[in-house]
Amino acid sequence: MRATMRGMTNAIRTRGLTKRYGGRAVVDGLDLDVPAGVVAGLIGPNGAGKTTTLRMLLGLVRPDAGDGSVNGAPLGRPAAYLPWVGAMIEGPAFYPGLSGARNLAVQAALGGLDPAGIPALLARVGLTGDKPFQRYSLGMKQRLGIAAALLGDPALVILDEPANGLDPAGIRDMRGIVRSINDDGRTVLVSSHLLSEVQQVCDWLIVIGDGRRLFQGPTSELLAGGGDLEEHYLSMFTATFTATEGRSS
Ligand SMILES: Nc1ncnc2c1ncn2[C@@H]1O[C@H](COP(=O)(O)OP(=O)(O)OP(=O)(O)O)[C@@H](O)[C@H]1O
Repeated sequence: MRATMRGMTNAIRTRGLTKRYGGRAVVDGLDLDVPAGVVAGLIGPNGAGKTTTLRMLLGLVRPDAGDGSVNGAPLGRPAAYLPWVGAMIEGPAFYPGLSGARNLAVQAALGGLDPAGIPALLARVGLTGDKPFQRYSLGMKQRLGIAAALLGDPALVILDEPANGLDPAGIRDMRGIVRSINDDGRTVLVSSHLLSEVQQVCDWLIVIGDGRRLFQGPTSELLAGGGDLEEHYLSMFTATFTATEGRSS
């Protein structure tokens, strides 16, 4: 966690953020406050609304209600903040016949970004060689996705399940990469189902279920009474499901 967590504005703030599909609120009145400088973990069951929330923050999905800000600029004007946001969401897309370096060069050219830092970016995510993207392993694809997210030197980095499907060594490497991004002074918001990873890496937690916020705050606050994140997480959802069953019976 960076010193910027103390007394600075939020990197992300939302109030009443809502998205409905087919009349159902999949994100339902979400109030988020992610302090600048933290690694924030967004966790919740399948279908809880994590990706939809991230897509709204990135201007990819228009909220049906609510407002907020990203890096101090209004959520309703993504063009004002997206130059300072890097993201990897739902499987990065790259040209299959080009190497990682060439892919990043193309992205830099398209985005009007300086390509000078590309070799250093590839080194920091641990990508070497000039294999074409189509021959990359899943772990290599995720690494390249993160390098691409860092191309524009963003203040905020949003990663949707970056360790999904990786082997244990890949998961450990991803942990190091996320920490190093934060050590640079960047705020990171990462969604994940890997609770032990989240517990190790994230100093801020957001737990959502059915589109609603169940917890938000420092990881240390949730864990203060003892137990690990998995226990706390499962007990939140056991309580929710028991209440739901109680209502329907
Ligand atoms: N474009 C869409 N049209 C209709 N329904 C959608 C759309 N996008 C998402 N949904 C629905 O919204 C709900 C939340 O989806 P979302 O992908 O945000 O969940 P998630 O928490 O990211 O889940 P997972 O952990 O499985 O990735 C799901 O029920 C999903 O089917």
